[in-house]
Amino acid sequence: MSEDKLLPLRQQIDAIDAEILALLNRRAKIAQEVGHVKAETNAPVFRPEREAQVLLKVAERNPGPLQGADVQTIFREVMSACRALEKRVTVAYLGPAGTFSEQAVYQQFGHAVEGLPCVSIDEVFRATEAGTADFGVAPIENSSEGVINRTLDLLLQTTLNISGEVSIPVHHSLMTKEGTMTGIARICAHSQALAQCNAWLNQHYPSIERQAVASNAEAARMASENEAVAAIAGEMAAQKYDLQVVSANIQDDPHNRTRFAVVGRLQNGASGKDQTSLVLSVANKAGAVYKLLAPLAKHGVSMTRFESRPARMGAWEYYFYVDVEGHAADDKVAKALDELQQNAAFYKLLGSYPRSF
Ligand SMILES: O=C(O)C(=O)C[C@]1(C(=O)O)C=C[C@@H](O)C=C1
Repeated sequence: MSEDKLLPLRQQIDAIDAEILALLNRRAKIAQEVGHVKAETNAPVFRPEREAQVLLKVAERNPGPLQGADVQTIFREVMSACRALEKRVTVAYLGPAGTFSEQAVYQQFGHAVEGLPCVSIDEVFRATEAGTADFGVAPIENSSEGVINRTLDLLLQTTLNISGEVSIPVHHSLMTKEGTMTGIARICAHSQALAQCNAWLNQHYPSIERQAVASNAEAARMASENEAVAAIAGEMAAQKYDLQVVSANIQDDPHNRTRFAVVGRLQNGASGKDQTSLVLSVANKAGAVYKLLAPLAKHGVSMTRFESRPARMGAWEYYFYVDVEGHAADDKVAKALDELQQNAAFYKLLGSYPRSF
């Protein structure tokens, strides 16, 4: 009988689990000590650069057979639980619960956090600026639909820094209460999700009415209360609202991803694998942008992103959102930014933070 063979293997697993448990609690006790040291100096509990270093190290050292990314997921949760012994950080995000924004919070902070769902991106920034939340998580860009303008505008105005970046795959599913499309009169989702599934919907359900609602989670909630409504949302929402998936992965682009910015009052130290975000503007003259960015090339700093956004009220034509490799305190980045600032009519450093992985 296979049970006879399983018993000794399970006994080994039990013994190893006991060792893991003891080690986890040893780690947790040290984290508590770290917490006491930090409390004496009022130092920040969440240190993204240190967490990034720990996660990079475990992936490097990982002998297998566990996958590097899976080991990182485990250690992210271990650090999250240890951090919660020091202080449970509160993170504001674009709610309601069950959205991809909530998933982004867990991806960055692990599950031992206090999520604070907010009704708008403005509210995420406001709650974080007011100190109601320690950090905020706001969507910044979707790979199919482009930038989230409101977040870019708020980054321009805020006193907060970017202290992290999260990129998550966005897989949409069509879901209903009964798991069938029979009797469905409306398909509801956030306008972004409807746009991201447009071709698929045209092909499969061209004659069913589509309705844009405040969020995918709201669509899922509506579907849970109305048998004539189907929702497009992530699997997390299906679980939360007890819905059945009719079709999974219906987004037109299989590689659809959304990038989120983590904002807070923290100024990160360097992790060794960082990125720096800034906003710039120059007078509207021929060759001005080229000249503006010249110090990056001069000091060998790579630009990883360049986004322009019309300046609606200012004295300048465009704001440029620029990401460069490295930390603002790195020698060559510091020199490049210093020169760049002299060329710019407007300059705002948004923050340096570990690159997402
Ligand atoms: O090293 C620290 O500063 C800690 O507080 C420990 C720890 C960890 O569990 O490894 C926990 C929280 C911080 O965000 C970083 C790391």
